[in-house]
Amino acid sequence: MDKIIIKGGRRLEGRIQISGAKNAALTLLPCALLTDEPLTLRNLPRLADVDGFGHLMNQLGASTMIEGSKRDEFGRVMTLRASNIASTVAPYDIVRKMRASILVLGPLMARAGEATVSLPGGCAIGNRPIDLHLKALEALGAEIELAAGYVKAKVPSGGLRGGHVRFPVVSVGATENALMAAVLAKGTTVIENAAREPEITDLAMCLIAMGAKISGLRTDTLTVEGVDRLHGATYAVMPDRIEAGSYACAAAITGGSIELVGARKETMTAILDALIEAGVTVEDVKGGIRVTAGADIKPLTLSTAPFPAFPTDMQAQFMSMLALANGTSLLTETIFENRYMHVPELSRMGADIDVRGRAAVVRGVPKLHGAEVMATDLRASMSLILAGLAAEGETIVSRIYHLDRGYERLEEKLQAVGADIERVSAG
Ligand SMILES: CC(=O)N[C@H]1[C@@H](OP(=O)(O)OP(=O)(O)OC[C@H]2O[C@@H](n3ccc(=O)[nH]c3=O)[C@H](O)[C@@H]2O)O[C@H](CO)[C@@H](O)[C@@H]1O
Ligand SMILES: C=C(OP(=O)(O)O)C(=O)O
Repeated sequence: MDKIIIKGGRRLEGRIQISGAKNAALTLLPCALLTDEPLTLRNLPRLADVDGFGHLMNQLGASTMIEGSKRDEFGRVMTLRASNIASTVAPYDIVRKMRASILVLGPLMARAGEATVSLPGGCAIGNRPIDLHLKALEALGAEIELAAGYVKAKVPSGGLRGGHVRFPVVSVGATENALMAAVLAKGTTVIENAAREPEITDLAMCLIAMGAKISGLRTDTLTVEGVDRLHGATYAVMPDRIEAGSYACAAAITGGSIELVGARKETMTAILDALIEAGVTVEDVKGGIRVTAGADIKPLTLSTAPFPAFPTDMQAQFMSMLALANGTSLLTETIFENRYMHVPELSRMGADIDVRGRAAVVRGVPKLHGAEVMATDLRASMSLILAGLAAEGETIVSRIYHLDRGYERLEEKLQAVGADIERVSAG
């Protein structure tokens, strides 16, 4: 298994191109199931999850064609075409590796009238149930049963019909499934307490480009007028706000200055506000944002919550940065019950962190030191990379397949701004 070796202590300076957003790509890909015409997605990141989703789309009968982009170019172009739906089954083997596979449920039901999708189960960060996805689809008329670890969903003759969905808890995935199902339902659907993450807006804009009628974008109430059919479209995936935020932390933690090329400020307000409060300078530059570390890192009190608040997907990276702050920070994780798996690993590098339930007290230390550490999930892995970049000596991060799910060409991007980082094959 591959490992990443970092020799820490270098100040990072330069430009990093921000890739297309993983979490937008994973909800835009299944949109291709909603039409028999081609859907072309531009700016798709080269990630294991995107490849995995493409494979799932192939199993369901969609063709996927990647335009001949050069290895050194960012942003692949993929044209997907589901002329027919060959299968309505998303098997355990695929869903288990990539939870976002659950996002084929809504589109399959809308287009094919049925779907059998493996229950994703929990993962390292928490239980991650899908009850809200199922309730939303039931509100549109779906009949759902759970059997042998699978969701078996059927649409009554006459198809899905518009309905009223009110989520008791904000869920990104359930909002996405509800939206993708509602666009082809008969009549009007109102989705209340919808997630407002920028990736939801990206999904809605792609569906609109395909002929869907959706209003209320960027608000917590989405109204969908069902249409009889959708058509093909070309759509560019939004830049990855979590990747951009992660590299902003890399600048802050190494005392450096990085231009995040292509980053969209309006999708990252809470992240940038927190960085500014920590003493980082954030400037608008043409086509992106420049972040420059302050003289020291100031401690923060931060709580994760749905957009527009501070994202859970940035909690681990901020924790590494705050481990070196000039004082004590308090982080509260309100979204996932088990998202502190990086804490014992950071502690092995000299961080002083106490977890009490959903809260973590991070007492800043003057230095971290290199160690052998193990990645446990995607953002936890990035927090270890960040700690390694700042630490004295050598850090070896193993189980880095998690990183390949969400960070395109991580070593290359960090090397370009002066990091001493390499991937080694451990046989
Ligand atoms: C591929 C993708 O876009 N993943 C993102 C998505 O995950 P995902 O869509 O899985 O996360 P959700 O927004 O659904 O989860 C939010 C909360 O709702 C709960 N919940 C969710 C669904 C459900 O049916 N029942 C239920 O109780 C979850 O356990 C969690 O506590 O949003 C998360 C929250 O911003 C991010 O961390 C993930 O990176
Ligand atoms: C938790 C994440 O992703 P996923 O929902 O795909 O597991 C993430 O992107 O941090």
